[in-house]
Amino acid sequence: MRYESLAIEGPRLVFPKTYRDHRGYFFEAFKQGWFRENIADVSFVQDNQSLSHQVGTIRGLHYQAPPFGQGKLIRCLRGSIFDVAVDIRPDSSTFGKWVSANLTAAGGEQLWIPEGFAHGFCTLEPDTEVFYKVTNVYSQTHDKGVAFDDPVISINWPIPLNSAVLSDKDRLQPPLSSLR
Ligand SMILES: Cc1cn([C@H]2C[C@H](O)[C@@H](COP(=O)(O)OP(=O)(O)O[C@H]3O[C@H](C)C(=O)[C@H](O)[C@H]3O)O2)c(=O)[nH]c1=O
Repeated sequence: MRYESLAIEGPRLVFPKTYRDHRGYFFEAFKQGWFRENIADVSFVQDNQSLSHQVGTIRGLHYQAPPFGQGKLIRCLRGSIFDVAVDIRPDSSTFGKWVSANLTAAGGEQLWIPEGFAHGFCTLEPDTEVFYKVTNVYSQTHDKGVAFDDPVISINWPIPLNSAVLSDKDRLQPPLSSLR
């Protein structure tokens, strides 16, 4: 297993060591000791999974407010996504800046997003399934969001914004400016 840093301090792209043979493949998807030593000294308390039927489904940008902030370790079980993390730490020199990575079931790539970032993704294939570990439990009252199409953030989503498949909630998320 290895990792790469991204343009913003914090998020990391993790690559499993994949063993392939005539039957298929095997890889260790997560190892607590390696993760603590190389990525972040955190514990995961909840696993989430979602299925999105249509290409161009955008979920996000979401985060949980303190004290229910969540770190997230995201990967694709089926299909692929354009995954995005937006720095929303009020005192950060990269506030409002974003990083992205394409996560694919075929490649097994994982994106680590620490607390202090909003997370969102756009599906790139039909029936894409996303699995992610989180470092805090769900709290509906602390579940917050930022507009995926905020021009101040200006994410280069891989689809025309007016074609995005969205939840009613994500059509109405507030702008980044509401966080300051
Ligand atoms: C996140 C979550 C949701 N729910 C319930 C609440 C709703 O009744 C239902 C669907 O939730 P939502 O529409 O917020 O699901 P997504 O749009 O996939 O949101 C997620 O997608 C983005 C990309 C994220 O990073 C967040 O983890 C999460 O917000 O599941 C739960 O019961 N537990 C949970 O941990």
